[in-house]
Amino acid sequence: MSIRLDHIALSYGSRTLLDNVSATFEQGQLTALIGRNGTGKSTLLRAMAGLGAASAGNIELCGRPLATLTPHERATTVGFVTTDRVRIANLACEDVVALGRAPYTNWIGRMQEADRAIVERSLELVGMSGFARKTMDRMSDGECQRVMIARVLAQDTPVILLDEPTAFLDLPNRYTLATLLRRLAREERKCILFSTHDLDIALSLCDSVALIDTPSLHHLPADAMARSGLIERLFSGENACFDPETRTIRLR
Ligand SMILES: Nc1ncnc2c1ncn2[C@@H]1O[C@H](COP(=O)(O)OP(=O)(O)OP(=O)(O)O)[C@@H](O)[C@H]1O
Repeated sequence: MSIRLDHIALSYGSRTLLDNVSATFEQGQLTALIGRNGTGKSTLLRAMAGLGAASAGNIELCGRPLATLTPHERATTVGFVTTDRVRIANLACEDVVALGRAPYTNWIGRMQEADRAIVERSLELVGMSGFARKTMDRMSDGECQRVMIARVLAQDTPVILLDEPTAFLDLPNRYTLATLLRRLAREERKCILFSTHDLDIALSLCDSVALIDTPSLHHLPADAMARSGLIERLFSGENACFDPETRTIRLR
């Protein structure tokens, strides 16, 4: 397995987000992490990326405790795309994506032919080849987001975590990205976990869905999650409710 959460707890001060959570995420699988606003999706992803500590329990990546990985081992094991609006004004997109190769380049950071080919392919996979020489200060939020996703693809790690990667994307690009992530998980045997508020994408394109039900986490195959009753309970409100038949939100 690629990610193992072993009785973890996450909290800020006296506020507990998750408690006693155990789950495993396998290689070759695409998992959506869902939950209401403020339930801890970003905090959990950051903890799995080694950017924040769990207040209890252990996290293992590819069979090794995350806490024992050196920075270089971590950089070659897990890639993370945050929700931050990253705009590196003076770097061309291909140079931003090339940063993903940093863990593999030699001590002066020189890119080899193979590294360049990976950068090119990563830009191509997210449909941004035409932007290779453009700088990010003249691009839309969605275009920048796709470049940051290309950077994590270039990092070529067995575990990829993405925090709301579809947030700035238009509808066709949301589905294109989720389909690309599913293909990468299956064909390149990666373990990919991303947070999203797109229930439809989570339930129709992902292998499994992890749902934060404070302070628990339910992790089920997507079909089982749709039928579990958990989504109706957590996502239905005064004006809208989840319809498990169509797997969509409808107005009351
Ligand atoms: N650095 C911090 N210090 C204290 N509290 C924080 C910090 N970061 C986040 N929180 C709080 O922790 C809770 C979980 O935040 P988090 O960003 O993980 O939620 P989320 O599920 O990703 O939310 P959203 O769907 O709105 O993006 C929120 O209530 C937030 O206010």
